[in-house]
Amino acid sequence: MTSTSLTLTRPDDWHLHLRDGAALDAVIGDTARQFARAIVMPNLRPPVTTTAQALAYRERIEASMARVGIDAQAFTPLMTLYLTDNTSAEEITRAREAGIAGVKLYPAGATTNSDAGVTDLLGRCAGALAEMERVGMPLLTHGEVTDSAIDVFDREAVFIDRVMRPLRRAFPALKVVFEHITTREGAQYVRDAEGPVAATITPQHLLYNRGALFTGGMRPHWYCLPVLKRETHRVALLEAATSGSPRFFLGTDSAPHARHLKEHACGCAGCYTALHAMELYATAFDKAGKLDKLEGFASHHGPDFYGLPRNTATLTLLREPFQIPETVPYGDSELVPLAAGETLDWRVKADA
Ligand SMILES: NC(=O)N[C@@H](CC(=O)O)C(=O)O
Ligand SMILES: [Zn+2]
Ligand SMILES: [Zn+2]
Repeated sequence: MTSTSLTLTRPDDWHLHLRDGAALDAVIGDTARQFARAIVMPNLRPPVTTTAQALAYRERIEASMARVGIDAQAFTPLMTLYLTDNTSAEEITRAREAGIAGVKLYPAGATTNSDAGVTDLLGRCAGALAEMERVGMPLLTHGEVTDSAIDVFDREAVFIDRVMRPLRRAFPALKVVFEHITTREGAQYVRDAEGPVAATITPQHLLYNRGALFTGGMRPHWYCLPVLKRETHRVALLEAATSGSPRFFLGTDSAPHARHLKEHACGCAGCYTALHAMELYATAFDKAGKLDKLEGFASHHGPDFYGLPRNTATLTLLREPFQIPETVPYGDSELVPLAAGETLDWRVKADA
């Protein structure tokens, strides 16, 4: 029997870009409609590198919520710091005391707004990493090397050998989230590694392979980093996400960029998925015949890894066609959501 509705513990998004200012006002409602909490990425310009900046950013998010009419009780932003070569152990101590949820590693130059990122992780950040390990502060990694000699499709696999393994040998008790994994190698590493390691997986990497970038022409709205991979990798990620392993959990990596900056000679990396995140994930899990595994992935494994309580509220999905809008407003511009115009099999039921 196929069910027509599915009620879950309210999910959280463990990897989200909310941006700032008018852009923040445009997107925050989409996330708050589905998720109780989200890990907010710190790659603003300039990046959020200190506890004081993260707390100020949280206030701007809360002010935005008030402006657009989101109840402060309904959604909690979990803040992160952007790790740099100069992040001190004292900054980590302050962050921990202030309730900052994680520290993000961007290898310098790896992705959108990452030029302030780390140039030599074990060389420059050992003090900060040791303090993170001591206080239980998770390190969230954009797991790609930036070496131009390494093919863009291989940068995640090479990161495992060049960065992840040495990092985890040096700091075996450090909690690490391998963000937005995109490969079989990433999934196998996280599944089998010893110690506190987990991974987030985006909806686009569960639903699409790299063919989506080129179907009928070059399609910039399918471009994100790490880039979509071969079908064999998509299958491995779907298997990991639906396996029931507590090491894999939901992180949309929703990364809004104005339409004209995506449809550009040098288009920005990032897919807008906050609008229809749970519709996308439910469609992916349903296609795999694993809807029963969605709640663990979306609502249980993340808080368990971060050491936070699970949510008590719920979210209901209905098996009804959901046509993804062609565009949504974004300040003075607009966004093209991932898979715009396509129809998904599930939609989120509006709150009563
Ligand atoms: N995922 C992306 O393609 N882009 C993200 C950055 C990131 O998560 O790497 C962004 O901030 O636009
Ligand atoms: Zn990233
Ligand atoms: Zn991201």
